[in-house]
Amino acid sequence: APPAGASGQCFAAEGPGPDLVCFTLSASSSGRPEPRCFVPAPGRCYSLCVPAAPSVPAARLHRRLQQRLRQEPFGRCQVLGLLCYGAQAALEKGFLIQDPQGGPETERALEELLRGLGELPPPLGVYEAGERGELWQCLWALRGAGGRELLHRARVVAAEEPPLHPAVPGLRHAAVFHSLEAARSVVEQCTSFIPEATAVLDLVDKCPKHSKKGEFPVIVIEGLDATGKTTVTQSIKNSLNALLLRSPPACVSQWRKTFDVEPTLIRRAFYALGNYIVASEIAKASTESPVVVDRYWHSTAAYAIATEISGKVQNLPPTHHEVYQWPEDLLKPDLVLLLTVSPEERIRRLQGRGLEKTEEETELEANSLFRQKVEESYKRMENPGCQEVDASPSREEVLRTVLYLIKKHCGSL
Ligand SMILES: Nc1ncnc2c1ncn2[C@@H]1O[C@H](COP(=O)(O)OP(=O)(O)O)[C@@H](O)[C@H]1O
Ligand SMILES: Nc1ccn([C@H]2C[C@H](O)[C@@H](COP(=O)(O)OP(=O)(O)O)O2)c(=O)n1
Repeated sequence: APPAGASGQCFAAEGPGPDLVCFTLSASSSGRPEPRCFVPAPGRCYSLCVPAAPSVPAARLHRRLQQRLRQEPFGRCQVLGLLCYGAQAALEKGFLIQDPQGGPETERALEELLRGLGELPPPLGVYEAGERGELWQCLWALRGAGGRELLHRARVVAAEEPPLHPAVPGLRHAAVFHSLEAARSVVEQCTSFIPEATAVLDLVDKCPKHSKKGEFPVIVIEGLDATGKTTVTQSIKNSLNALLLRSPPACVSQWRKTFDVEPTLIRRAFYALGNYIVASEIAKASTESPVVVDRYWHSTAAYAIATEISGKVQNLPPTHHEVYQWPEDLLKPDLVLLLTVSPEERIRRLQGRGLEKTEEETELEANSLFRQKVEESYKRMENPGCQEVDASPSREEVLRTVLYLIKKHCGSL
């Protein structure tokens, strides 16, 4: 069955055999606006897809294809993200490649790319015009000695814009982990090619399972970069004699660079495990003093959702969706405050600080849509939800507000 699907453009292919439904997703990273309607042009349009079901090999293959498609000779092509239901009715994820000039070079280069991948390359989708001007998608399996075999031919027809973004149903398995075990098993599959994965797992396994909070309050400060989390958490620490922790914790932060370049599945599993390690630190510390935490699970979930859901804010999973629920096996804080500032003030603060920006932060600036999606996801979090604090006033005033909210919520300290 076709998924509850995408906004932006989508098209469906019908043919002998099961229907094929494809959704092209906007190229959010380039900041280009979402095209409203897209029909693959015959003779100039191709697709490459891997299974969308979360698996470490498929995620890595997807990443490899993405990297190769950014290189020459594909510079002249428009490359869009693609989610589609393939011949076996299994959801697939990949790319739609449109060559504005046409000609055989792009198809040849794609074949070469696939042959260079080694065993079992994904099939090459080629769009062709039929006799009456209709559009077909042909899936070709590449064979030895330059040969290829037609696997499937399906007719492409326009489809209604579906009510839900097609990446929504898979979010809980591909990007937002709701249990230690789910995140752990992904990182475990990486030990053969990421040596640091073993070290992360060792740390996780040393932590007591199902850590319980002590009697002192635990306050989490969330927000986009440069909203003042470091400033506020430091001040809370001084004002309340609290212990300051952050997620990911210091013991794994040296491996962030390694995991940040891995596909979403692996990267988000790493951050998820970081939260479980911090949970055991919180459990211990909160028996002795108040604890303030700079970023925690809400950051992990909000950034993951905003990266996976392309296009506009309306594409986010609806409020009360399961992705916004706190994982049952993760220690819950008493209070979560979400710092928000206007986009202009945030950019002033980022520039004032002058630190090196992460790739994601550069994207944040280039793409205010992404920033809006992170913030909106934060606001939809539940159980515990995030209480919003306007962090635009002076440092002193923001601290006063924050201390007032802590006192109101957590009683005398
Ligand atoms: N209330 C405030 N008013 C003005 N500037 C602030 C305020 N809070 C923080 N800053 C400045 O903004 C920059 C980003 O703050 P920081 O605490 O590092 O944010 P984050 O930890 O959320 O990235 C820093 O240069 C900081 O000194
Ligand atoms: N608990 C956490 C903390 C950060 N992350 C991810 C989310 C974003 O991709 C980055 C943001 O972290 P970054 O270090 O840039 O943020 P700050 O500088 O602390 O504001 O890390 C996470 O997934 N889970």
